[in-house]
Amino acid sequence: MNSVKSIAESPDLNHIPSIYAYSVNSTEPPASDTQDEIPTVDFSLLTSADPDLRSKTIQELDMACKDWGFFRVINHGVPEALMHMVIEKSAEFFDLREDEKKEFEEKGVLDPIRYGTSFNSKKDEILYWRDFLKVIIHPDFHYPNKPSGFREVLMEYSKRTREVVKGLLSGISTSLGLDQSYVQKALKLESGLQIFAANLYPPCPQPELAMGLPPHSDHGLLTLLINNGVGGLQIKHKGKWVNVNNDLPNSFLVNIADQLQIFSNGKYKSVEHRAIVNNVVTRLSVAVANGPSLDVVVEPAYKLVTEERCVPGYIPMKYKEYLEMQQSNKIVGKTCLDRVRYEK
Ligand SMILES: O=C(O)CCC(=O)C(=O)O
Ligand SMILES: [Fe+2]
Repeated sequence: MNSVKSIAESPDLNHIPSIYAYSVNSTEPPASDTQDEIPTVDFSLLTSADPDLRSKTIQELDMACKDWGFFRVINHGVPEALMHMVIEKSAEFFDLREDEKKEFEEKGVLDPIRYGTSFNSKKDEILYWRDFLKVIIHPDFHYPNKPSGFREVLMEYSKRTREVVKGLLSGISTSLGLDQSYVQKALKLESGLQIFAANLYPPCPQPELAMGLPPHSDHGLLTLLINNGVGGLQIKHKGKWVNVNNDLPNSFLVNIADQLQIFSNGKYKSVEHRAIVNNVVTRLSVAVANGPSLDVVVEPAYKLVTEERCVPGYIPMKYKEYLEMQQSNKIVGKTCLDRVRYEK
């Protein structure tokens, strides 16, 4: 494999290899800066002893999930130093020599440790300007044995982020009108799949011609994102691409993913997002994808479709099958979700 990092570091690189040339849909207006603010959820208030404050926060969470599908989470309890270490250790991983990283090169989509490039390099017709490391960190914990200290950081980050996800999903359970632990039980979160993904976007000599990550939605329930302070993420909001600013340090950017759209019967929608590149600095992001247990058949929550007397909009499918379908196909936006949607 040819990493983007090694291409970007080649001397006198002043244009990208043609396989990286991405054609943007020319009918689409360019991304704009958001007029409205991405909503912020104060995690500590979700468990406040004051019932009014708690229900107000759950209402805010509900609005954030409905209107945006993307929100920032503050006061989440994950130490800032740990978040910095995660970025630092991920950068150290990409800084290993190519022959050291080769040991982790991807083989199959459910390989516990996968170092790779682009999005799905076996299917992509053009390549994307990013290298990645994906590690399954729950229910079984895996870790690359390099760089030193990565194991401890990953293990602690897995534990701490799962606490945040558990709290958010209890809130979401309530905001959907279900018992607080409904989502957790129905989707067997105790053995839920958690994937750590570090994305590296080296400086690109022709950033307007390349793309870091194509428009996609994530496959799980909730994704927790952090980065090294360099912007580049864009999300689709009300049909338009908007830039996400990095103006709230020590927060997580959380997004709704496909399995939550299915489970909520479309009440909460997974959101398309993409990553653009720049010609100045390396951008590094870390996404932690949190999903149901791999063996759970995911479908619209029974209680939602019966009590609200609505028709289920999605075909039941085992999460493992959904994941394999998503990871082994060429992705265009949210086409995987369309495959489990009942014809309307
Ligand atoms: O780089 C980013 O900010 C987004 C990463 C992402 O969307 C992903 O890993 O699924
Ligand atoms: Fe994503």
